[in-house]
Amino acid sequence: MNKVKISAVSYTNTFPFLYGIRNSSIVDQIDLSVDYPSACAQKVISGEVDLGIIPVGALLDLPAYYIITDYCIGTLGAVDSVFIFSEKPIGEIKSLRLDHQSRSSNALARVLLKYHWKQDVQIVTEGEADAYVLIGDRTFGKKDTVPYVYDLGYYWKEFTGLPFAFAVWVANKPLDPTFIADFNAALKIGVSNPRVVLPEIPANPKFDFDYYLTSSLDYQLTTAKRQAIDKFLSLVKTLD
Ligand SMILES: C=C(O[C@@H]1C=C(C(=O)O)C=C[C@H]1O)C(=O)O
Repeated sequence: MNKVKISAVSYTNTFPFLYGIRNSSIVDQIDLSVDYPSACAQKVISGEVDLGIIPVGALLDLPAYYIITDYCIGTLGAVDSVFIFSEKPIGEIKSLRLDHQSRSSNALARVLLKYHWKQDVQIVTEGEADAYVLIGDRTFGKKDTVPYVYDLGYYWKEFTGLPFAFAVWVANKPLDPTFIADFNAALKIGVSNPRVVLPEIPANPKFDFDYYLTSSLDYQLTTAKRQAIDKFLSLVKTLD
């Protein structure tokens, strides 16, 4: 049987999924690569892989997509690894630099600026700006070092009352239902007890990985998170 080609996010938030995959027999049926989120999305969009955990902000670039598991990289509020960092209060920023590793948080920042903070801001992808989006492991320990810090999970909740799903497991083609069931079961092993990955994470005195994996992140792709994805994508479509 051909192996299913998979791209997974390389950040700590995905370690519980990888633990589940590596500790179940599904590992023999797949070719796994790890990439930053925008690269995961690109691999699924181009067809280089069959399946990936990809930013919801990239779903609109897929002609057809299949969200195949009960899990996501999500949050019920503050996520503690997706921020706008700024030298000024949000009401004073005139420009925002995006994070090239992100698709969801870049779009989420733009949605919140337009509809929640009602700010007209120049968006740049490189160079100087008043504020910038940063996601993933590069944010760990950084929030006490920057004057103004906006956790985008927290502000999405404030804006909509909803949780958020930053990334979901998406196939670009129909996959075998038995494989899907086995893959889902493998993921469940890790997310049922995310603390199992703590020993493989280098200590950082400025960041509580236990709290991050068990409380800031929420891996269940619930109905409310699916509503959040729908609402988010309808807002993203209105951005120019
Ligand atoms: C919580 C996070 O969620 C993520 C943010 C993503 C994005 O902005 O495109 C995509 C995947 C996730 O890694 C994070 O990276 O810190």
